[in-house]
Amino acid sequence: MVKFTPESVDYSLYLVTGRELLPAGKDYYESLEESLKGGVTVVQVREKTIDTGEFVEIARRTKEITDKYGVPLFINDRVDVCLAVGAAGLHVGQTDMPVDLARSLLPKDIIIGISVSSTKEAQAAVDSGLVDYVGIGAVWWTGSKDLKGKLCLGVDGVGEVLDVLAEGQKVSAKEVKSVAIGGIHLPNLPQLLHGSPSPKHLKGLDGVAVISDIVGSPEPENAARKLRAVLDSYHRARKDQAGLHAVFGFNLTGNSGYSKRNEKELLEAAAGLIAVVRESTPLAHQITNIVVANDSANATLAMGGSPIMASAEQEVGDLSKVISGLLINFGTIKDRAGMLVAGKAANVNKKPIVFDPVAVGATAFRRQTSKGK
Ligand SMILES: Cc1ncc(COP(=O)(O)OP(=O)(O)O)c(N)n1
Ligand SMILES: Cc1ncsc1CCOP(=O)(O)O
Repeated sequence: MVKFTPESVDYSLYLVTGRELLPAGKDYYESLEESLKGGVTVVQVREKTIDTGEFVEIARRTKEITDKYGVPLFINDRVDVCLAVGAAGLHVGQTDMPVDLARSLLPKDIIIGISVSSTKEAQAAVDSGLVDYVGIGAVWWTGSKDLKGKLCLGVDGVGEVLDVLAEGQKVSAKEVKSVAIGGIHLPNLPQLLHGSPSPKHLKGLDGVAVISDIVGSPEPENAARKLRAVLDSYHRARKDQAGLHAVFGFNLTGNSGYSKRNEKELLEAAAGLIAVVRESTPLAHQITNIVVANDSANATLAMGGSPIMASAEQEVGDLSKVISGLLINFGTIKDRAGMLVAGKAANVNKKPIVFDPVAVGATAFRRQTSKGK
């Protein structure tokens, strides 16, 4: 049996169970095993209404399956169930058993996570020195938990919590890991991953926790695989990069920061991402040059995306709220005002931007426009 430590856990795709959300006729254990095949890396058993005996039995059978896949099992709220089944970790909320008490009752190698929904709660978690990871949320509205009127954090709120963790890391030997939770689905995952790195420290999430996106799917393996493709592409870019915000770039030696991938790996990664595009039909806003605009729109459609080629400064700010990402291509700078408004709005709305500064060194006008002036 694998022994998990806070450092060895891969938090990237954290599944929280929710038997009440299974599609009609879908068996819980079957769904769980399929989601593990799709690339889930942590499983938390969350049961809110059943008796202790049934909870223990479900957790025990769940652990048989997670053990088979070398994935750690966490238990929501219940120290007794965690002990009874020999789970790797416990997750508690702000109003559950206090972390110091849970720590005193559990073996010292048990991983403990706590939910945080504000910078204050995150600071308390860091200060306690007892917590291995935090569940940050809810990011967005969710039907899987009663949020009791609490406001959702949004992508910016997640970033502020990540800054608190980064500050804590400077003064403590213990790194508190992080997953975001609440309303996370394939179409909004890139926005969360790329938009949340903290404003001051550029600290990113270690993973995302989901219930309905996987449990509610008739094909949980497929659902998990698609989330995995986006997560892998994001984590790989961050790992390979010196500059954490950039997806494409060069390291200090001027060489590409990417480690080499063989043909098979590249094809698999590309196929995974194309499947994601087909599934999530991203709205790709493009202000591009007149030579390629028509081809780019058709290529976007052929890939399964949805192009919008709007460039009027009067509307691109509004559009920014609903798009999945923005391309600005400088080939023919006809729509300078629209480019500037769209670029700034995409930053405010935390939408990923691809900027193609064609021939930026050729004229003063291009250089100045590239600086947003
Ligand atoms: C990873 C993760 N993050 C947050 C939660 C929410 O936990 P809690 O605040 O205890 O609420 P309930 O799940 O008990 O309703 C979680 N379970 N997992
Ligand atoms: C348990 C929990 N805690 C904060 S939001 C949430 C529910 C997340 O479920 P979903 O992924 O279906 O939005």
